[in-house]
Amino acid sequence: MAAYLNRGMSMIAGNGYESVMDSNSRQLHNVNSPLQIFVKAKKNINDIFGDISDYVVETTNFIEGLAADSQADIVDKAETETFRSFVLKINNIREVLARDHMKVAFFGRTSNGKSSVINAMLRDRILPSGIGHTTNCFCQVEGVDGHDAYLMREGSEEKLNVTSVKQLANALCQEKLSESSLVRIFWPRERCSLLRDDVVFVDSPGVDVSQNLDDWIDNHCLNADVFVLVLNAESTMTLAEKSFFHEVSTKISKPNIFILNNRWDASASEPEFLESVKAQHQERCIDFLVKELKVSTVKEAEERVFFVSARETLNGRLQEQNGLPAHTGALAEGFQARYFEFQDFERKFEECISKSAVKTKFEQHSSRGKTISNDMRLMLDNIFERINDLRNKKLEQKKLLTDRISATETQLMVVTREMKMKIHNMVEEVEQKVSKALNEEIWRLNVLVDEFNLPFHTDALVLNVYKKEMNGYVESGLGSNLRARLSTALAMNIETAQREMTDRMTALVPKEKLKDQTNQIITARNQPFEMLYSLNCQNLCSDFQEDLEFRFSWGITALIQRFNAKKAASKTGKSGVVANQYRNNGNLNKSTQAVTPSADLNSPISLLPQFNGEFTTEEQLSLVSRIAAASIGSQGTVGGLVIAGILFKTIGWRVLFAVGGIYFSVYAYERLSWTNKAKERKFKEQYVKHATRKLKLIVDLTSANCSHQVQQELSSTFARLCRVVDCSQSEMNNELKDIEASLNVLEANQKQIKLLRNKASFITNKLDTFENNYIKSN
Ligand SMILES: Nc1nc2c(ncn2[C@@H]2O[C@H](COP(=O)(O)OP(=O)(O)OP(=O)(O)O)[C@@H](O)[C@H]2O)c(=O)[nH]1
Repeated sequence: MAAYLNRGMSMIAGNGYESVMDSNSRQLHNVNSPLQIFVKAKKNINDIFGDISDYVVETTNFIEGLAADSQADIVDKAETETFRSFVLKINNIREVLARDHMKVAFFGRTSNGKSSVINAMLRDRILPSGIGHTTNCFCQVEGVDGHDAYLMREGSEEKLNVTSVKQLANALCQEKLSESSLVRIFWPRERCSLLRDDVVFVDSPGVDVSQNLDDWIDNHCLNADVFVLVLNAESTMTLAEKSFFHEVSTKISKPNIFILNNRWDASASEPEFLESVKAQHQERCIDFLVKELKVSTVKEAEERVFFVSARETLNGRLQEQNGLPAHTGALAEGFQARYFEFQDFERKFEECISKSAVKTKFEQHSSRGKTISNDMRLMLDNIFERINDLRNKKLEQKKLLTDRISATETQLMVVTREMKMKIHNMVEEVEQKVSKALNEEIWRLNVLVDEFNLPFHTDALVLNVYKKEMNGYVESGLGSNLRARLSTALAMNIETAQREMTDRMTALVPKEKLKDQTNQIITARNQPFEMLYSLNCQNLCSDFQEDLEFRFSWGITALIQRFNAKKAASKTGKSGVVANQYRNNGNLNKSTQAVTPSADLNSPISLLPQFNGEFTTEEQLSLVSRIAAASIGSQGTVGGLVIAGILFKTIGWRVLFAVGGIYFSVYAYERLSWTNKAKERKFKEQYVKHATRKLKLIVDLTSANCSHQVQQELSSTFARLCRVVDCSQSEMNNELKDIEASLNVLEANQKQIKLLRNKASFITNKLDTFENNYIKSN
């Protein structure tokens, strides 16, 4: 108590009026005001929540992007909704933040001077004050940008013009508002530093005139940072005032309550009781705060009880605004002390309300901001882990696929090499088999020709038809014989080779991709493979010329022919060279295209012995031959006589006649045996000889042609299989590209999540710093 009394006196003795003026200056310029703690804290937390808002929107957009990526399936709907709810929550906090201010509510009995205290603090007659029950509803004074003041009634957006305190008072009186209702008075911030610093003042009707104290507390007190109990220093604290604050302290934990013993100027008229009355009020007030309400310690309570005169303070301040000293005019004794005590109250009030509002309002926001930031970081952690799992799976898939592609390439090379070798071997084998079979068939050609039984006649026209039929018969006969000998085994070999080829190649294709393609690959043709033997006897034997003239086998011409036949045999070497040339040409062409033998045999090489000039070499001829030749050359007459004469002389006429008789008999026999049947036999014999010779020429060509067909068949099957493997490889490569693209996206997402997590940590740190600077330091 003594300390309190000394406080006021020492302040007055120390700085006096100068201190008052300094304080005014501080108020006007708002420099170093304790309210700046709230102002700075509000700006700081607003900036932080601006960052949080950007962060939450960025994160939510990112999460929505992830959710939209249907293939990844990383984020579910509920998570997206949660992120969206964060955006709403932050927006709500920002809205509340924008409305956050320091709120002080004034309570007390009617006419204690509540309105006067507010006016004194605001340095203007904003609120109506007067004798009796003036304030009939709650009046909230708050700052507004701009130059114009206005008021708004509760539940209405209509701005009512307020040009003066009198008009305002009149307006309130005329409206006859309910005592719990609120009238908001918007006063230009530029006209009052407290309003500029976001302090909102709430005036109330007298606590003694209302029964709705609970409603008051619920509607107007719960968000108040400071309560000011305005007492009339001329009387003691009433039960109504005490009851109200008892109610307040049950609903609000440790409310900040200041007690102003107003109208202290009235005590100046009785100076002898001044100190004792003041001490009595002081004690009662401290007891009320400490013992009854239990909202502060004694030390704190001593700093919360003041003895002031609102009316004097307001008048003094208005004088100052007019350029006059505050004490101008008729003032009661002790004005300076009361004026200073009012300022002291204001300073302590500002410190209290600033710290309290920062704590009660921003601590909650900061805590919610940190919770949201932490929740988001946890959710991002979960999503990061899910992406990591997915990424590991994709990496595993990539590795398997890469290994598979590489193994397939290696295997394909091996299988291709082996299959080429197999096709080569098979082609050679087929060539040998066909060659062997065809040679055997040619060797047995006479059997085939003998079985041809079309009626034979030497008539040129009939013979021509006979030859054509014979050619056709031989061609189809040889063909069917070859087919019977080779086709079944060949078809089986080819199918086996194709099956093996397919098995080897399809092993390189993943089973799931293979489906039912295997059979389609092999059965590209509807019919099983069948070899075509292009013998074309029609063309091959088109140059066949039969010789059906009767020739006595012991006649001179026949003997000469027999002799020349031997010679012709020695000439086959020459014709063989030609044939070999033909064969070689055929071999050269076989790998590119099947060659039709008839095309090259239209001008067959004549292998028949040449009579003209071949036997004219004299040392090769015997004497008889020379004579016979001479006899042929002279139409047989002279030659015959010469030979007869020589023989007559040499062996005698009897022997000669006997031999002649036998010779003639043989001649007669042969002549008589030269029937149509004999001619047919002779024809067939000549045909077999001719066809054998011609067919032998095309053995290599035909076998090459057949092997080529086999090569074509197997190569095309292999090519089809290669295409299947190629398709599978290209599918696998595409799959690999897809996986790599997914991995890139996942890695980019992880990178972004890391960034967002860091941002969340950064925001949490900012809020921690904010709490350290503004909340924990209080
Ligand atoms: N002498 C003196 N009179 C004062 C002081 N403060 C206020 N008054 C007067 O007391 C009367 C009531 O003041 P108000 O400010 O209207 O009191 P109030 O508590 O707001 O009253 P209601 O609005 O009716 O609840 C007015 O006539 C003021 O001039 C003061 O410090 N000293």
